[in-house]
Amino acid sequence: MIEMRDIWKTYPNGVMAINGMNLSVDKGEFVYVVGPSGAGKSTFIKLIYREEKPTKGKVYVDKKDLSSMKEKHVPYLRRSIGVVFQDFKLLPSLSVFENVSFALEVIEEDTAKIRQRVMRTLETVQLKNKARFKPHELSGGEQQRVAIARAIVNNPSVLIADEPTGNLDPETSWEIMNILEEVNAHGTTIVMATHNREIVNTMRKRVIAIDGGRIARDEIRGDYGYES
Ligand SMILES: Nc1ncnc2c1ncn2[C@@H]1O[C@H](COP(=O)(O)OP(=O)(O)OP(=O)(O)O)[C@@H](O)[C@H]1O
Repeated sequence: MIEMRDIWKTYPNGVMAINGMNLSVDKGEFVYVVGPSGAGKSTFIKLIYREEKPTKGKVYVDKKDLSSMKEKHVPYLRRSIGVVFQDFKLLPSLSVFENVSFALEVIEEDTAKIRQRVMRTLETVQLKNKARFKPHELSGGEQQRVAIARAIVNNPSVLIADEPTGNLDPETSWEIMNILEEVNAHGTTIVMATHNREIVNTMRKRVIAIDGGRIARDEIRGDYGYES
């Protein structure tokens, strides 16, 4: 599903963020990416959804070669990879419904079908009753649930999350994790960068620890590990 072959990433300012990484993630896996601040976690995540390109090496997602993908094909890729961020990144002037439908890939679907699909997705994140609300009328946890709905509305094969619980209290963080577990149970591969020790140590999924731009540890039922 996701494959990295001898990946190196040096930013234009000379910072070497990823230093020779090899990795393979299978369909349906749930992977936590942990590591100290500045270790390269966000860079790693950005390479998977082609926000950044590697300086050297190959990244494949769903057998597509991201390293040589033309810029004009990137929007299509983004429909098969859902992305969730720490700061939600919702469009403030649009309603919950519009934030989700805006992301929907529309191919000859009528309005009723679009509505049905968006509402079904909002049901998954338990926000059907707030479809008309604007983001500023929602709690942080609700906003993140809208962001998840937006990320999954196209049925992506991969969901990438960069610190999705970073702005949320512990209880709300667990609500988000339950939703991500459900999305994963329906077959979506999930890669999630996090600093949340409690979540990683409770869920016991695959853990990839990054340090100094390299994979320091890759365990099937791993824990958070290092002190931070
Ligand atoms: N756009 C950029 N230009 C130049 N250097 C960058 C850029 N983005 C990140 N870096 C540098 O690359 C290194 C890795 O950063 P990255 O954001 O991937 O780490 P991280 O593990 O996600 O950190 P954190 O946990 O603090 O978010 C750092 O030294 C950072 O300063």
